[in-house]
Amino acid sequence: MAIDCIKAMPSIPQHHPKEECKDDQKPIVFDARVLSYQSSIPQQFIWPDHEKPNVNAPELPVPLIDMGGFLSGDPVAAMEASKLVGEACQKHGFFLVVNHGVDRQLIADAHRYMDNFFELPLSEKQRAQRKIGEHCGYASSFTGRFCSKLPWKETLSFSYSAEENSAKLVQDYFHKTMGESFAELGKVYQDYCESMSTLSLGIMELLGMSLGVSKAHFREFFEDNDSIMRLNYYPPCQKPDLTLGTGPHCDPTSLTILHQDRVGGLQVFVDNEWRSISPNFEAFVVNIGDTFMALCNGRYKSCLHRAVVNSETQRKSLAFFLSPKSDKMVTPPTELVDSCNPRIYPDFKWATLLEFTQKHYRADMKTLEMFTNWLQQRK
Ligand SMILES: C=C1C[C@]23C[C@H]1CC[C@H]2[C@]1(C)CCC[C@@](C)(C(=O)O)[C@H]1[C@@H]3C(=O)O
Ligand SMILES: O=C(O)CCC(=O)C(=O)O
Ligand SMILES: [Fe+2]
Repeated sequence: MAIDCIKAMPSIPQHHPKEECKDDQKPIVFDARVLSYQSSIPQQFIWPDHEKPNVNAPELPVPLIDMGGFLSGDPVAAMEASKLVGEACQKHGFFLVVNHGVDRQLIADAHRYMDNFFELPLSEKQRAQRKIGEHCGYASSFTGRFCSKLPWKETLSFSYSAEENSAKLVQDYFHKTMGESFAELGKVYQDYCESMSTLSLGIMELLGMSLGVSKAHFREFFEDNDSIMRLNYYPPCQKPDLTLGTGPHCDPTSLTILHQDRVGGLQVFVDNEWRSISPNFEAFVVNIGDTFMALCNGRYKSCLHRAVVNSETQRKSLAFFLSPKSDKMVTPPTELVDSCNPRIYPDFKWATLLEFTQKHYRADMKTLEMFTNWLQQRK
């Protein structure tokens, strides 16, 4: 059984405020061009022994769920797909989807434009620099946010809104921050996010069916989602056994649709050991996050995962983090609460959990528990 994010916790102290960096740990700027070739790894990027990776973790066989029949409206195929989704979510919260309806050329363009962006000189990328406390923008190495256990990655995150009358938020973001020459890149990611939102709503139907809730319940909850798109770029690292591309965590969001390139590096903690999820360019990796765990009253668990790096080549992943409209109350449907299944988490708004991860707490394997403590302390 996967180590789910709640049971995995040691006895939890009250939530710790964000770690403050000591004066002598002045933030360094993470320039991939430079650090990738250095064999001496700055101390801030070296993880403690108990968290150092096994870069050759055994592969986890994950079900490949064919969505073709479901997407073409076949009710029998829909039932079969929702059964497979439910089984995977009972086991470890991860599954792969194929015949997902996302245009192959769009995926290829999204990867190609990632190369274009991350290969820019650092000064160019810093035109989209993420601001403290905000989740959008370019971040290299997170030196401004954390002072130890820094992830070996650069990221570019931006918001997507599925709301009917919302403008082309993604396209406008790139035009505003990077200028006219990024119009085509902005269009590709606008189209990519729209296809991710459509795929997410289909998966929400399957999740609703697998939980014995109406097909429409979760779909309607996320119809006007306010989601986060994140591009992860992991430069090569000369000591991949000392560092982590992304540290162990459960996604605080609702559903993650991840596209890995062909390099591989995603690992999931299942049955008390780290297992790798092999890359499959035809598939998306899907996992539920903390907010969906609260929405389904803990029936399915948000699962612990991380990303390792390698010394040979860079690795890229595109993660679409489905999230509800910020002011919507996250509360489970009545069908999932009864005397045998009492409420596990308090009602909350996604905006509050997002603020907690951006300003007060580094998302890890116990975010939801620490968030619950923090909410109660605020009362
Ligand atoms: C709401 C979010 C916070 C993070 C990006 C999205 C969903 C995943 C979160 C994250 C990746 C979990 C691991 C730690 C983190 C700091 C990171 O490595 O990037 C998290 C993201 C974040 O806070 O920026
Ligand atoms: O890059 C990966 O494979 C995983 C990234 C991840 O878990 C995240 O960004 O939340
Ligand atoms: Fe994640």
